[in-house]
Amino acid sequence: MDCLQAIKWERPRLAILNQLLLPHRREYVEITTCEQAHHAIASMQTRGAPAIAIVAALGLAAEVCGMAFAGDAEARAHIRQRLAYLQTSRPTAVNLFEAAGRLAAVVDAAESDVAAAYVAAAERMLEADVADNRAIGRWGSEYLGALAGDKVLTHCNTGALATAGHGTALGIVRDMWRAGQLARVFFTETRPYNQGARLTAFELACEAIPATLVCDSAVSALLRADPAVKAVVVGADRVAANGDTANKIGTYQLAIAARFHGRAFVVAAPSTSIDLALRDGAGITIEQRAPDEITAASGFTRASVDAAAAAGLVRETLQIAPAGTDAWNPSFDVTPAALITAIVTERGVYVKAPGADVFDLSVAPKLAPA
Ligand SMILES: CSC[C@H]1O[C@H](OP(=O)(O)O)[C@H](O)[C@@H]1O
Repeated sequence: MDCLQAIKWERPRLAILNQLLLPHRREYVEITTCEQAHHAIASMQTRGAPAIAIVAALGLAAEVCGMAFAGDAEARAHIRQRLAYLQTSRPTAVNLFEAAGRLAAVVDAAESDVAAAYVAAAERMLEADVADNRAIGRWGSEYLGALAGDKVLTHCNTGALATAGHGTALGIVRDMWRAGQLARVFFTETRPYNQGARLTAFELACEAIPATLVCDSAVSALLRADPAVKAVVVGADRVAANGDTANKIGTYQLAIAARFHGRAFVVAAPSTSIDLALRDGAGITIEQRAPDEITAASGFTRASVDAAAAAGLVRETLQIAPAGTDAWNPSFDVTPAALITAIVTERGVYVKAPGADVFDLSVAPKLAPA
């Protein structure tokens, strides 16, 4: 669906949907340089672990398409230097770092026309991500369907706006809905950036999937009130080798709530989100973002803005907490593997050995294609 295409690539042109303006306005931003790609990622015009990697890779491809190199050595040096620069945009999602390593290996291995080899490899990331997400959707809907899950809850935005298309956790929701398995999906607002209230609401409305928005603070009450919410399904930014998972802030407490209420807690992520170099989640860098993302309103209602405008108080309405209020704003948290029921990847579904508190993601998933 075009309304959900976060990334548009027609060599050599890259355009991204500016997600800071959603759902109020759909506007594409053209990216022609690595500086523009870096800004788009760091400012969260584009966001989502797979999308960050793809926009970085294609931003460099757009830049390279506009350059004339003296030779392959110059092209190789430029590409490696720019990949290093792009990796400074956001620290937590591993996909960007994994992609940069793979793309650097491509240019190192290219014996001629290094720039063209890089562009082709960056382009392949688009199709590969959609294929991964469709496989995750199939595996996840099959796994969650077995739980007789007629309602699920999801957090943040893990759909077409966070990837090259279809999505990870929200891709599972899409497939469950299309298979007739799902009566309703609950989704959290996901303060402070409001990925849920702004982006997931936009995606689910676009496909007319029955959905209900809840405050982040209402999830425990919802799970107690509605036993039909059989599972919580979320995305991931970085999964350590033992299954500890970094994801949007608030995920950890959803896992605690799911465990307390005896519901499945399922992580959905492509293999490119798994960091086997990390033994556990203790080593995951958690991005700290600006306090004013919390102290100011990022999503406001027309009624509140109209009332504020009439009273000449727009700034005050948009400024929730008093100016200068200190705020702690980690953008992610780490959910221990012990609280995770299953990890759904494009290769299949990982579950823990009986009695184990951790996964072994270094091997093929237990529930994998025959
Ligand atoms: C499909 S990965 C989506 C993942 O990324 C989000 O973080 P952000 O919006 O800050 O990039 C969130 O952690 C999602 O689970």
